[in-house]
Amino acid sequence: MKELFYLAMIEIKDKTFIPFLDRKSLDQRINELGTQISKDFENKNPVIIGVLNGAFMFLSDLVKNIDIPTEITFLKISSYKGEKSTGKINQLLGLQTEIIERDVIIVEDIVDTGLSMSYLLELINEQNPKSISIATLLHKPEALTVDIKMDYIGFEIPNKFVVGYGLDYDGFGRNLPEIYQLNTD
Ligand SMILES: O=P(O)(O)OC[C@H]1O[C@H](OP(=O)(O)OP(=O)(O)O)[C@H](O)[C@@H]1O
Ligand SMILES: Nc1nc2[nH]cnc2c(=O)[nH]1
Repeated sequence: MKELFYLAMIEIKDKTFIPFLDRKSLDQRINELGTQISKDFENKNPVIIGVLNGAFMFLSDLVKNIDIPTEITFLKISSYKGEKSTGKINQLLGLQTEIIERDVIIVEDIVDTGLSMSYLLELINEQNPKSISIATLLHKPEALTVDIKMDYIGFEIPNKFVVGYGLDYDGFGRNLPEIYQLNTD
């Protein structure tokens, strides 16, 4: 007999969240993205830059689906307080890998207003890489305030705050294996 599991609404601090993207959808899409990246970067040995904190889970699953030689490194920025962007990006950990003349893939959990990605592009571009590509698990087209071309997008989602699978609300919820959306009802 086939067993069915239903995800329930959850509470984090003062807010409730409803199930939004389940494991099966995440695994399937991340597998597709990894396969595509492996094809596009064959013989290129790209440097993958994971953006902490939020991207740690996506990056970890994505690279397991990439079957070409890659280097993996991280940097850390932050701009959100609760569920709102402060608009001010802080760099908390710099890049430790040489990327001059290298093909770089930035891996993010989400591109929302685009302010963080725009900051990252400037920062990385200063180090003269050969190319920069962007892979983001989530993107909110309605929230984007700057012109950014994304190469690999997992899911385009509505303009509602989400948590889980690396994404936090006030520091909590990152460990949830699936993604939940703020309940606004
Ligand atoms: O497109 P934007 O509106 O700039 O939002 C996207 C950024 O917000 C989140 O980071 P956050 O600042 O919350 O830090 P975190 O990754 O440590 O959670 C996320 O990881 C992106 O970096
Ligand atoms: N947790 C979380 N962080 C974000 N950073 C930008 N948008 C979001 C979002 O919807 N959820």
